[in-house]
Amino acid sequence: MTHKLEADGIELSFGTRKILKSVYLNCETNVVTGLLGRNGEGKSCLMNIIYGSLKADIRSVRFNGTSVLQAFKRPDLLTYLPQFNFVPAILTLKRVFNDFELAFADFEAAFPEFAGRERAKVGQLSGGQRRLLEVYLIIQSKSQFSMLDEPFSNIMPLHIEKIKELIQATKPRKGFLITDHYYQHIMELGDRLYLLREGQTHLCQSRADLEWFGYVSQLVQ
Ligand SMILES: Nc1ncnc2c1ncn2[C@@H]1O[C@H](COP(=O)(O)OP(=O)(O)OP(=O)(O)O)[C@@H](O)[C@H]1O
Repeated sequence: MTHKLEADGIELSFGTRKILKSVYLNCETNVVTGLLGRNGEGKSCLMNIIYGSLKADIRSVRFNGTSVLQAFKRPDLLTYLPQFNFVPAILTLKRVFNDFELAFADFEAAFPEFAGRERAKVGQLSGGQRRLLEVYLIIQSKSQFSMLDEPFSNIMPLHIEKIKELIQATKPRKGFLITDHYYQHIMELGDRLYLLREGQTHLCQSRADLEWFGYVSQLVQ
């Protein structure tokens, strides 16, 4: 069964500054939806609004047609990788995998550098390792949809490729909404691509569209 996550009519302002004017997004299971946009366009705010952790002036967020105001209370529907570290440093990896109902052995198999580190605390990992752990947890989490805010930041190239493989492998059972400034990875992964510009989402088909909107520079022939 295909599940749908729709956000529309979203408006957000901070004081007199209008950030989001009329945003529309459509995500589905078995689809990777990419969200691109310049710094400060409102991508993280949009994800927080969908998650229910940021109040918008106007919002409509629906899962299979039903409005959900506080998706953060529904990990069966939606999980969210924010830009900041969200797993407490004090927890052991064993505890974290238990909480997410995931097998540490699968993580070890995918990333052998974590082999035998089940009893280590999250705070003992390097910055990149900690980020990798969090990216993995959200990708593999048992939700219908996952939003990933900059999953490739602070991750080494070899692991970026692995993460992309994991997303592709998980895609048949969930929908992804991903934003990252490594737009080439987003274009490669994304089945559907939105550009957020001046408070509105624009469906883009190709790099030429991104050039037209001024998100990337034109390639010199
Ligand atoms: N609590 C707040 N109060 C006032 N302005 C805010 C607040 N939170 C975010 N903003 C502003 O809203 C705009 C959108 O921020 P947001 O973090 O969503 O951008 P972004 O597209 O995710 O940027 P980046 O690509 O740099 O992560 C920015 O101009 C930011 O300064």
